[in-house]
Amino acid sequence: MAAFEPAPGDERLSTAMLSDSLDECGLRSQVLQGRLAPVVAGSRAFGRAATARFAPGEHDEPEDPYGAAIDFIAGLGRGELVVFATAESDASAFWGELFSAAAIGAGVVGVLTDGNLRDTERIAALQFPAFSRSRRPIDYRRRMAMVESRTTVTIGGVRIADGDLVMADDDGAVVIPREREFEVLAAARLRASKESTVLAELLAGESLRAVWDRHRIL
Ligand SMILES: O=C([O-])CC(=O)C(=O)O
Ligand SMILES: [Mg+2]
Repeated sequence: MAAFEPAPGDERLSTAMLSDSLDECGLRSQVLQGRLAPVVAGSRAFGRAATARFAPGEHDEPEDPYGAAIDFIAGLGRGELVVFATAESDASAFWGELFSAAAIGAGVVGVLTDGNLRDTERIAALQFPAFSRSRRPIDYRRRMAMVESRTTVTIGGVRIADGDLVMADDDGAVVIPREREFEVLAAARLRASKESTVLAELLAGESLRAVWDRHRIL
């Protein structure tokens, strides 16, 4: 799968702009329910989902207890965003400092999970964008197991296929289905440029009514 290369100017895109653009394209249920919070306020990640799913599992391979995760991380590529679906499990953490370091080394842009992170102070120090439902310092070994990877998962009520574009920021997370990304990205880039104009006009003192009537964008 081709690595996702953000275009110049894509740093202006936000989850809110993508959500509006998805709405315009008739995709009205692509925003995750519940806000997955960033470890560091102001974090933002935009990349192709690399998905995996965890489920309860006490089985252990003493020789290679983290084998599935190690293999999954070994397969990660530049521009990918790790998505761990856990059915909102509180049984353990699923990602920490060392997985983050390996992901950074592979050019991964962030991690998003409906479970827990740990080592969060260290993840912050690495400046690795990480978003989760919660935090808990407990290891997943003999509690949870990676049961599937590179498949379609569901987080926050939204299906995420491996390779879909995902963005997370302070507001939450949105998913752009791969087969519609050309259209949604075009709409989002147009919206970002119009919003810049609207912002400048409002800051210059024009009335919201006049600016709305002219651009019909908010
Ligand atoms: O939660 C885990 O087992 C992973 C972990 O601690 C790390 O990546 O440093
Ligand atoms: Mg750790």
